[in-house]
Amino acid sequence: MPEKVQNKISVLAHAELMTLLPPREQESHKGDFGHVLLVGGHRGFCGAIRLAGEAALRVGSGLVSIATKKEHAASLTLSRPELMCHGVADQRELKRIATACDVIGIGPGLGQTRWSSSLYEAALETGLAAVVDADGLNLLSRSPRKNKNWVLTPHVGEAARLLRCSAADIQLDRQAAVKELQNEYGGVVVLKGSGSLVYGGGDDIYMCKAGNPGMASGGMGDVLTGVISGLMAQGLTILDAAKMAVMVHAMAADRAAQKGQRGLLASDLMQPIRELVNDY
Ligand SMILES: NC(=O)C1=CN([C@@H]2O[C@H](COP(=O)(O)OP(=O)(O)OC[C@H]3O[C@@H](n4cnc5c(N)ncnc54)[C@H](O)[C@@H]3O)[C@@H](O)[C@H]2O)[C@@H](O)CC1
Ligand SMILES: Nc1ncnc2c1ncn2[C@@H]1O[C@H](COP(=O)(O)OP(=O)(O)O)[C@@H](O)[C@H]1O
Repeated sequence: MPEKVQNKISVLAHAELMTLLPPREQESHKGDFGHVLLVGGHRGFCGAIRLAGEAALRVGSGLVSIATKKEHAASLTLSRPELMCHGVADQRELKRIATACDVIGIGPGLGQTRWSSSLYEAALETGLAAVVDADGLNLLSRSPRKNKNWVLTPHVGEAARLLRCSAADIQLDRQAAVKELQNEYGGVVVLKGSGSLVYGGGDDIYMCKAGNPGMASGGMGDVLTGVISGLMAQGLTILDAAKMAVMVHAMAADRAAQKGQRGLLASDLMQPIRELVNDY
């Protein structure tokens, strides 16, 4: 039986990561802080893309656009007017919006229909630095490919689909799983769950010791996608953005859970996320 390889585990620390976000210059304008485009929100799932969008704004992205189903654009705009929401029917419409953007996040509530896969393909064809989550990962598992300029954020179920094994197999050796995912798909991989792991190749696997089981509720992962995208838009490398996002997201959940883990909502993380990226 092969010997289990010992990896170097670095525990993520908020204070250290905050050096990546220097104070804003007095003369700054929104164009200095990047433009995120988030793609998703199929019927029944438009909350997912709404959560990702607000999270990208709350970490300080200058502009955030949403590409979603036509019937969702107006209600999303009403619920968060700072988001620029576009009803998008096809690849041409998506690519036109993407020309103004710096980073693309694909997957929250995207679904797995023909509409979903066509927008997923178009999003990757833009060549923008990307975050791929949720149904984006399910589409990736159907047609595996490698890219050095993306962050993949699987939960254990998605990781199992990507590696063609069971969720139990992933949990048996999470460090081996995150390395295998990165090796097969490239870029940076965040293996979510208690003790989330971040790996971008090389010797170090980063571990997040913050977070709590209150986070086991729908929409939490969608918020993480927005946080990573928003930090990438502000110029962080994909590895730094993933490390910082995982830490801020989990610490925000710990702050929000001070009144109890049960009943914690993904939306409850927005204000603590804002505090943490401002070092409060
Ligand atoms: N408000 C909304 O609109 C929401 C939309 N969502 C969207 O719903 C779609 C489906 O996503 P789901 O993640 O629910 O569906 P999946 O089928 O990908 O994942 C759910 C299953 O994954 C497995 N799993 C997940 N974490 C695990 C763990 N830590 N250990 C073991 N097994 C684990 C479990 O079997 C679980 O039932 C996505 O597009 C997603 O973005 C969800 O994010 C929930 C909220
Ligand atoms: N028990 C836990 N301890 C720490 N973090 C957790 C726990 N359960 C869930 N999380 C975190 O919450 C998020 C859940 O993401 P995900 O499963 O994709 O949710 P959704 O698809 O509903 O948005 C991940 O960031 C994960 O690390």
